[in-house]
Amino acid sequence: MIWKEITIHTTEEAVEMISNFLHEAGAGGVTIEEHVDNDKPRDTSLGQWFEIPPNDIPEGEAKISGYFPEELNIEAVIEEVKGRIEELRGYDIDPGKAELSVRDVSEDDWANNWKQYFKPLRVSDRLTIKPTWEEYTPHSADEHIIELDPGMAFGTGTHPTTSLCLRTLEGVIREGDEVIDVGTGSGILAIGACRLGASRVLALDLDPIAVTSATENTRLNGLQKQIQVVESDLLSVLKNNSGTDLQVKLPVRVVVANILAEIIMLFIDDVYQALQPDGYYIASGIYKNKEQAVEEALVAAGFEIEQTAREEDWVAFVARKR
Ligand SMILES: C[S@@+](CC[C@H](N)C(=O)[O-])C[C@H]1O[C@@H](n2cnc3c(N)ncnc32)[C@H](O)[C@@H]1O
Repeated sequence: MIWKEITIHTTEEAVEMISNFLHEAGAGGVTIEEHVDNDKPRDTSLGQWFEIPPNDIPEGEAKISGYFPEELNIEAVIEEVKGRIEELRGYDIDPGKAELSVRDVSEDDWANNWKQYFKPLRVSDRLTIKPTWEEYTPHSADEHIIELDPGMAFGTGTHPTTSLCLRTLEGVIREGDEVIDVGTGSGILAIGACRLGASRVLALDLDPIAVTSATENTRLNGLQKQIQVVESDLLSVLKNNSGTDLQVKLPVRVVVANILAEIIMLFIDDVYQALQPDGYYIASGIYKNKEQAVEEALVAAGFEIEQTAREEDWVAFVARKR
């Protein structure tokens, strides 16, 4: 099958917004390439980093490609995406030159090529992400495995926003906790929470591709009884609009959300309502220039910041409901 590939050269800061725009415009998949620096000092205490083939993308910049079925009106998609990128400037997000190009590609060129770079990754003492097609033997009985085939959904664990969540979850989750994962993507955080002791997780996503991927990964990990995947946002669940019988009992002790700062700020009050007193909110997906705004919004909503975790240019908060 032939797909139309739309590629945009932009900044790291704008990557997640633009990949959302491509998904919403009907992309069957989105790939992101960022600047590669294999010489950068890395924390290797938990194992080797895998070298990523170098590219010509300057530091701070990124290349995003969205893949669209041939029969879609590609001119209309380009106009829509261009318009939404321009709107970013009004939100203080710099998309750079945002040059856009289009070409025809075959499915094999994009759907499977990335798999060769996705290797087992030890994200913390107790959690290792293992692509389903790779062999891996845990080093000890305490090392828990997240089996994953993310397909076209976000969440391989290699992005700092995801690994920040997994590491902070490790310090927060207690045996038997009930958890809500808002924006579950591949289901990686929901599976990680179960591996750390959560008894039940409600995994929410608005994107049907993510819902399919999270459901499949839940099955691959044998966690169908513990993880309930629902196509919804948090507010609809709280208002009981989703028409689904929830398997977690509200309010829960932990909510985790790895979404963009702009979206995180929209549903802070919903998270507050979904949490027990003293419950924890792990909020990730925050680019460094939005750190202060999100912190202020969390405090204003009644949270106390217990931990601010950073990786590369990204920030995650562990906030406690007062
Ligand atoms: C950055 S990905 C995170 C995926 C995964 N949880 C991880 O940590 O790697 C964000 C996900 O949130 C979903 N999303 C965006 N806005 C949402 C909302 N308001 N409610 C639920 N999901 C949302 C997107 O479809 C996407 O799958």
